[in-house]
Amino acid sequence: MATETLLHIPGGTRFGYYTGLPWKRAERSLVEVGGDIRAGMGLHLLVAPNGSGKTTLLRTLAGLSPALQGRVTTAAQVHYFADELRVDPEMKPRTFFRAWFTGASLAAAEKLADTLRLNLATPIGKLSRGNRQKVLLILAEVKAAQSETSVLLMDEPLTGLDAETREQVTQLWATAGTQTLRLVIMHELECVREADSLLTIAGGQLRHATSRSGSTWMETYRTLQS
Ligand SMILES: Nc1ncnc2c1ncn2[C@@H]1O[C@H](COP(=O)(O)OP(=O)(O)OP(=O)(O)O)[C@@H](O)[C@H]1O
Repeated sequence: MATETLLHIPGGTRFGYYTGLPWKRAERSLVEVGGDIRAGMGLHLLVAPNGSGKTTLLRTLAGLSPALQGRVTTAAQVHYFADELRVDPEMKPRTFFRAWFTGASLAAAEKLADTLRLNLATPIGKLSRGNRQKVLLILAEVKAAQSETSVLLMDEPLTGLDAETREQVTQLWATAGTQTLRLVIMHELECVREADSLLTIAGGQLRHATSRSGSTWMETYRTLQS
């Protein structure tokens, strides 16, 4: 059964940035889209070499930067999560979650923290990179669960996580019952078994595979890059 399109990137869209003074701006194009790209609920991987434009693309999908050409549409509440949590380093995860959530959502955040072995009482500035990532991941999951449908755009959320936690998180994404589109920038392709599609940037072109071309997503990635 085809799922409803939650993200549509029309053919002809270009992603990049502007340089120079406001009255003498020059475009720097990073990513071009050949044909229409549509994605529905599920897990979509964005995997591409360093510096190819993944973050620029994700920020544009989130509405934080303009597309150089074309217009992206999203049919749900969009939540963007950068690659680092930027908060007061003295704040503890418990206080952080209490600032965001109440009631059942707060209980869900605390339960997830327990599952992922995150200490809620350690100030965020004293947490390791991986443990700070857990705070972001929990925020993302509980935010997603609050809306009927949502689009989660996550920039390298698995960076710094140990193997067991990566496994738990990818399992959580595969089994979460929410109507959520997760578009996730990552480099750790070997830990993903189940995904709905893979996007990559090859030679400045956005390419999209909606099924695996081999037995793993890594093989699909290599095929799209070649
Ligand atoms: N506003 C900007 N001004 C100047 N350069 C920019 C701007 N935005 C992006 N760039 C450049 O565009 C290139 C792509 O950046 P981007 O962060 O999107 O790549 P990426 O694929 O996410 O990289 P990585 O995997 O290393 O995180 C980089 O060389 C970056 O410095």
